[in-house]
Amino acid sequence: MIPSPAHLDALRRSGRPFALIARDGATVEVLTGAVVDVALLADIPLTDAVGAPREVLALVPFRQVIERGFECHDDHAPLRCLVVDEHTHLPLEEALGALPTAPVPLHAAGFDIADDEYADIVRRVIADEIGRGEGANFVIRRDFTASIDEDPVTAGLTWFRALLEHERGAYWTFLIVTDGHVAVGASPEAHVSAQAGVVTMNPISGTFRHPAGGATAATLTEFLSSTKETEELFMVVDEELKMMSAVCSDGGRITGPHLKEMSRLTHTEYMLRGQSTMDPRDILRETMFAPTVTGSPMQNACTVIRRHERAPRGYYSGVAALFTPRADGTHDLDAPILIRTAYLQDGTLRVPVGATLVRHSDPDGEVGETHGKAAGVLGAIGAVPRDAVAESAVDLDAPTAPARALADDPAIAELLASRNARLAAFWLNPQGGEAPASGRTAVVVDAEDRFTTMLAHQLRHLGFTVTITPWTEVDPLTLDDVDLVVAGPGPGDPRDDDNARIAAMRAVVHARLTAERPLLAVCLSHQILADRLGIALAPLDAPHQGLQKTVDLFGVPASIGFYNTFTARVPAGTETIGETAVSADPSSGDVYALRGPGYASVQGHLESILSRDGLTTLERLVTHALS
Ligand SMILES: C=C(O[C@@H]1C=C(C(=O)O)C=C[C@H]1O)C(=O)O
Ligand SMILES: NC(=O)CC[C@H](N)C(=O)O
Repeated sequence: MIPSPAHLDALRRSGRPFALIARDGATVEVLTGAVVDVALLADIPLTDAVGAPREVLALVPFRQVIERGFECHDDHAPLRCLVVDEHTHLPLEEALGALPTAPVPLHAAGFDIADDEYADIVRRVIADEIGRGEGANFVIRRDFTASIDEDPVTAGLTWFRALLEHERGAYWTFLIVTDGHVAVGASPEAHVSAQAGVVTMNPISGTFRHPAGGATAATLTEFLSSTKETEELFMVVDEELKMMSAVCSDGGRITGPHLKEMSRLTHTEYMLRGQSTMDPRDILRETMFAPTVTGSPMQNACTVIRRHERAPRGYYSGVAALFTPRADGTHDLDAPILIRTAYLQDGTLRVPVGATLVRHSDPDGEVGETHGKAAGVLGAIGAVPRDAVAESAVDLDAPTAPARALADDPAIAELLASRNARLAAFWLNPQGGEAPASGRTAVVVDAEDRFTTMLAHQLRHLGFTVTITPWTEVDPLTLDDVDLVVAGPGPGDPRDDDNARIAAMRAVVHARLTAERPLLAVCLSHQILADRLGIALAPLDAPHQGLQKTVDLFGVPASIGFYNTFTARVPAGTETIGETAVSADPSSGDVYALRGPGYASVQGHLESILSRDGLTTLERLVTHALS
């Protein structure tokens, strides 16, 4: 059937589930079908009863992280699948003409968590989580809520139209109507896509709130020069590269950075691309969910979210996942993150919004950021005024790209591009090259920081055959035959005697030293090794979570990325302890690396994009441990 504006009206009255998606700038896709709720990602019904592939649009709730064994406030929000029986395209202009415009009145509207309470949460997350080594960045949300009397589908159609008209830069503008539940939003961020075996992720972080009247080159330049905003983006790229390294045989390559210019905000972003033969449902599972909406390390971020958020997330920070059959029977995947989205159920409207909290977050700045992010949706639903001056500067009726892209300004482009000079070439360029350690085996023990996938990728590049083993499954006694054991990084206080994970990592380090077999210990495990060698552990004055630093490692300067709150510390000037060579900061005595018979350790993350000298340093330390 050729859809028409009347088709939209018929859909509204039919009571059938449907979805509208605007993602190509020219059309609105209209999807209809039947809804099935399933338990697991693997249950998403990509084939029919006789095995024929079909198209499915799934709403994946945040609670789905339970599948990965991660924690959450569980609201049992369904993993809801629209099994598509009809998928048509309507020209954008026609859709705009057919969609309702009458404002939908809101009652009792406001944030569930007041501004000062949110600022307090920010302070607590910085002090109690980042300040205690739980991780580098965390996203805590608050919800704008209201009640409405309008028919929910009419409200959804009205807001979808308003978002099409007033928001810009969205990856998907969409409306999904299923059995009494309406989701309508303009998400800037593609979580993950898989097309013909090419996997793409799109970490977006760093948020510039436009001043009244819109962004200018001068104000944008100031934002782009901010260390906090730059590091915030680097940290989420690191976390998404962990995911890419888990699903892609080639680990993933970075391109960018680019600007994402929206109506009221400008974000910064990178694109990550790699090759994968995995089922798209498995890709989705391994990447649940983006650090830009949870934090890093991601597993512990779920625990931190559970500690600081009071209510379940529903679909916020989950994804809308469209699985489209290919001619060969496999499926492509396109999955925007469910942010900048309004949910309507039982007359209650909810617009959740969060901000990435890092070690130098300003609590009031983060409050402002949540308002700025919510404003795109809130402006569309009429809860806050739109910025008329900024809107009039852009021809919003033009179906093509916005007229005024600041990214085209040569000085801005130069400033953005210059960021890559700080990053490791290994993740920016194709990773060809020799494999000096060919034929050897390595086991990387994961202590709940998936930096282990990037370490494994680098070790494979050096010629190792690598297995990653979670701390819960490692039996230190079976490791003797392995050529190299890498004890990995992880959240928490290395001095914590009550933590089963830290106890397990101590056992790995102990077993390897006792057996006199090659060991490389990274970050948390480096601290554990230092402790075992009698070196004191202490918190840093200010956490180094997401910090790039050039340090002297046994006489060679190395630019390395750090994600630590604690440190091993020796009296300044100490160069050896027993048979262990110590590489420490000349003034603070903070230990950057250790080398002894059959072992080496490092406080920084050689696998991080922040480690410009990561791969060469890894090779040096591994060579030492094996010698
Ligand atoms: C968390 C949200 O947005 C994310 C967080 C960003 C940031 O902190 O800079 C930027 C874009 C999104 O990845 C949200 O909109 O709720
Ligand atoms: N990345 C890590 O392994 C960090 C180790 C430890 N949790 C710290 O913050 O110091």
